[in-house]
Amino acid sequence: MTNPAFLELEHVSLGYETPQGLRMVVNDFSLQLPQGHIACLLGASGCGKSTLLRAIAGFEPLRAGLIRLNGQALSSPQYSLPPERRQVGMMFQDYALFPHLSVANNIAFGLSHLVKPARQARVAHMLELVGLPDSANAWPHELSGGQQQRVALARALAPSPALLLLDEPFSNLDTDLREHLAQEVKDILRQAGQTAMLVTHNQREAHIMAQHIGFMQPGQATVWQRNQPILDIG
Ligand SMILES: Nc1ncnc2c1ncn2[C@@H]1O[C@H](COP(=O)(O)OP(=O)(O)OP(=O)(O)O)[C@@H](O)[C@H]1O
Repeated sequence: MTNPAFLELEHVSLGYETPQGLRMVVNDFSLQLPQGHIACLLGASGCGKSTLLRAIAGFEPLRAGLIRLNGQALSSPQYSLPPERRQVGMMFQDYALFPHLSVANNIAFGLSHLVKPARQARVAHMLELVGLPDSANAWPHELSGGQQQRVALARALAPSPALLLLDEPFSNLDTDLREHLAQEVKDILRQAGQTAMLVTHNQREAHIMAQHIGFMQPGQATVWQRNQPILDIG
């Protein structure tokens, strides 16, 4: 049965130390995301979307609140599970492919725990999933921007993360391609039953991809639409 609270953020507050003291960026943010669902956060530049994703991935300390994934505590002000133990995958706009590695080796990067035949099989499966079955030996610079993003998606999904975070994954692409790719990526994520959280400025992209859409505003409660509410607003 689908877990209705697979990803849980309870009253999360985040801030940065500055020379003037602690500057709060996210205040009292809560959310419950069911397993296999895709949520999207929209919001003006600087309202804290990326900071929130980084906190879920384990790269920002919590000032208040709790983050849980599949019942396991990931972060609280007193505790932080190391990023590599969270089973959280990331696909970020500036999270480029390794230029000196083939497509197959890029995808295999997070699979060193597997023996070679299992690793190769997983890479082949991922290439099929993202529609690039013949590109294993290509170099990243030989691929188009859209193909490179698909390889980045394959790399992020290869270790079977419990949760995938996507931060402006298509922002380097032109409008037609980004909408096309957003649809494709959604289909791939749904097919894989992947729970995911996306951050974007682009409303169309949000509507294409997500079952749950939240509008984040600086210093104000986040308003959610579609399948609402998935979260308790602070
Ligand atoms: N390392 C940092 N130190 C201090 N302040 C930071 C740091 N990183 C981000 N900020 C500030 O925190 C606020 C939120 O930044 P964040 O990148 O989370 O916003 P965002 O909503 O993702 O913006 P964008 O859509 O432009 O990427 C901004 O005012 C930013 O300047």
